[in-house]
Amino acid sequence: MALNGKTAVVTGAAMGIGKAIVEILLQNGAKVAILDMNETIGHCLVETLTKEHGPDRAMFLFCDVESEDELKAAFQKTIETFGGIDILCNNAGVFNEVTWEKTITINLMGTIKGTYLALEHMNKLTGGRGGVIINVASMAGIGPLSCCPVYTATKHGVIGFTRSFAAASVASGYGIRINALCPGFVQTDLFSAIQSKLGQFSAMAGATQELIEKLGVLTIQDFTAGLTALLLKVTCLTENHL
Ligand SMILES: NC(=O)C1=CN([C@@H]2O[C@H](COP(=O)(O)OP(=O)(O)OC[C@H]3O[C@@H](n4cnc5c(N)ncnc54)[C@H](O)[C@@H]3O)[C@@H](O)[C@H]2O)C=CC1
Ligand SMILES: CCCCCC(=O)/C=C/C=C\C/C=C\C/C=C\CCCC(=O)O
Repeated sequence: MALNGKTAVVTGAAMGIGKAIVEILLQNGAKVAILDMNETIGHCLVETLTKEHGPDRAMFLFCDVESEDELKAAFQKTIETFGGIDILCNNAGVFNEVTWEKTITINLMGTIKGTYLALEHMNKLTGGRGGVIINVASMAGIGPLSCCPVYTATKHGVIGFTRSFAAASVASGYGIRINALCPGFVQTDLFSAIQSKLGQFSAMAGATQELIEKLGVLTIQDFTAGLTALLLKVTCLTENHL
């Protein structure tokens, strides 16, 4: 299988898009560390995945991406258990225009913290073996959304950070491939709660609903089907292409 022998870390991976990414990675041979704050769902997911894929393929690690110490500890545990980290997916994210500072800390700063920790481990210039980073942004990182200026800013930030880090990686020779993923609407818990988290922009609820109807909403199954080939293309490149 394409990802045999590779180890992946996925943040915010107990459910939704993160869980879908975990399943694709496992189906293609990788070992996966599932980082999330929801311990109950995380442990339950590992139990199910172990039945499907066999023992020692997936482990749950409690980690709030707002905490650099928890991220560091989770990376360290993954390295001790699986022997290294080849793939990092910074997926953890929230949609909340009320507690907007937290939206920035999780969506943007969590992605930056994860990327910098992966750099410490993967950087070929400092003895690492290279690797792949995938940052989950959004279509909201490409254009303006009147209902959620802060969420939109975080996703623009993730794209800008990813593009700049990619340029730094190429220029310096880190041996790290980094990409941003920009999904449209996907039927997850985050999607279901959008209208209740608009805060001072709740007057935009109607326009938001119109946009959702115009663009449509992918089921998680359709999203997974569409993502599989793309994810393999990004994660399977040989080191010559990095
Ligand atoms: N669902 C959608 O329509 C879209 C979602 N996205 C992005 O995809 C990513 C995943 O979103 P969904 O799966 O929809 O969300 P979700 O709410 O269904 O799942 C998010 C997961 O992240 C975890 N999480 C939240 N805060 C965390 C933190 N501080 N540290 C660690 N884990 C944390 C949650 O416990 C949960 O398991 C987010 O970055 C989101 O912005 C992008 C485009 C569209
Ligand atoms: C409304 C809250 C969204 C939360 C979940 C999420 O991230 C979903 C985003 C889906 C779509 C965003 C839609 C439009 C963004 C604006 C412009 C995109 C322009 C694309 C282009 O090709 O020009």
